[in-house]
Amino acid sequence: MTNSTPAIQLTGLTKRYGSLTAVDHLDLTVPAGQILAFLGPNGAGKSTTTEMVLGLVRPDAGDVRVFGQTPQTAMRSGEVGASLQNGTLLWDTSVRSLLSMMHGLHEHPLPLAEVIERADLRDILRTSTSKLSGGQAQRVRFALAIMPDPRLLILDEPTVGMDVDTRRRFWATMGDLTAGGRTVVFATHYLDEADESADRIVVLNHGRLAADGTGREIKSVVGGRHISFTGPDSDWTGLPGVVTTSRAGGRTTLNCSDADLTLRALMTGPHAAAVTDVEVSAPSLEDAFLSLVA
Ligand SMILES: Nc1ncnc2c1ncn2[C@@H]1O[C@H](COP(=O)(O)OP(=O)(O)OP(=O)(O)O)[C@@H](O)[C@H]1O
Repeated sequence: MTNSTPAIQLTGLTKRYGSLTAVDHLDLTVPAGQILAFLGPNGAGKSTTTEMVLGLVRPDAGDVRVFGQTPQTAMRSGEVGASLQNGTLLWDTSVRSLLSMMHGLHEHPLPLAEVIERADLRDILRTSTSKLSGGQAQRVRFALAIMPDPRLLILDEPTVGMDVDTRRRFWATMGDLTAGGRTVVFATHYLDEADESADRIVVLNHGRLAADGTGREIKSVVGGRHISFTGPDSDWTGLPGVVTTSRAGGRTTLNCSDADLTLRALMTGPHAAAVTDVEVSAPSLEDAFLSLVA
């Protein structure tokens, strides 16, 4: 294995459940050190893909390499840590006992105190695993994922159930953890956290790649910016750079291919004096996501 060996390489990866193709000839290379977010609507194939990367689900066709090895070999060597959606925690034991027990199973684990600190577990060490809230259980799963000191972290919807403050602290911790060059792949439905925390966003739809790029690149698929303003109900389609127009509550919104050109024409045109409260906005990742998976 060399430094340029990808953390994950998927080639023609396919998984079928009966007549349903959950993952459909997926090709994807994740370089070491990258933070990648998987987005996609319910049933897009995100969990199935991560389960195949972890060697938990056998592909029907195609290949998975993790640091150039089979998923099973990579898992055994402690190079991969995972936190799965609804992953079962050993029932009815204290969080501290669970952590201690699991800590003993790894070859080169992070110090237990560091795991507790990073996963923010100090206040719930005595709590029974059967009494954890959804967000607390997610923090324990995260602790178990980072415990082996893995080079690759796979997190399936890691912040589900966390309150806003806990989510913020979680991503701050992830920033520290990845500063050392770890690779992180996480699936999420929170578009804002994908946009803020990932170097790269991969959108899956029907098991296929619908988009792959930075948040900025993905937003560009929905085209240019919007200009909205209060003004007369005229026909604005003749302005240069306008693609579509809409009007609601006395405000007009122009969807533009070249907002600079449109804005200049708007502010120098015959209605300029009647146009007020002008706003220019970029499309959000949510706009892009909705147009990609429509
Ligand atoms: N064990 C299984 N048996 C049959 N169908 C399955 C199984 N696991 C997943 N599927 C189906 O495969 C498709 C992909 O599911 P998957 O869980 O990978 O999607 P997802 O993108 O993770 O969705 P979500 O956002 O809801 O978690 C879905 O249609 C799902 O019903």
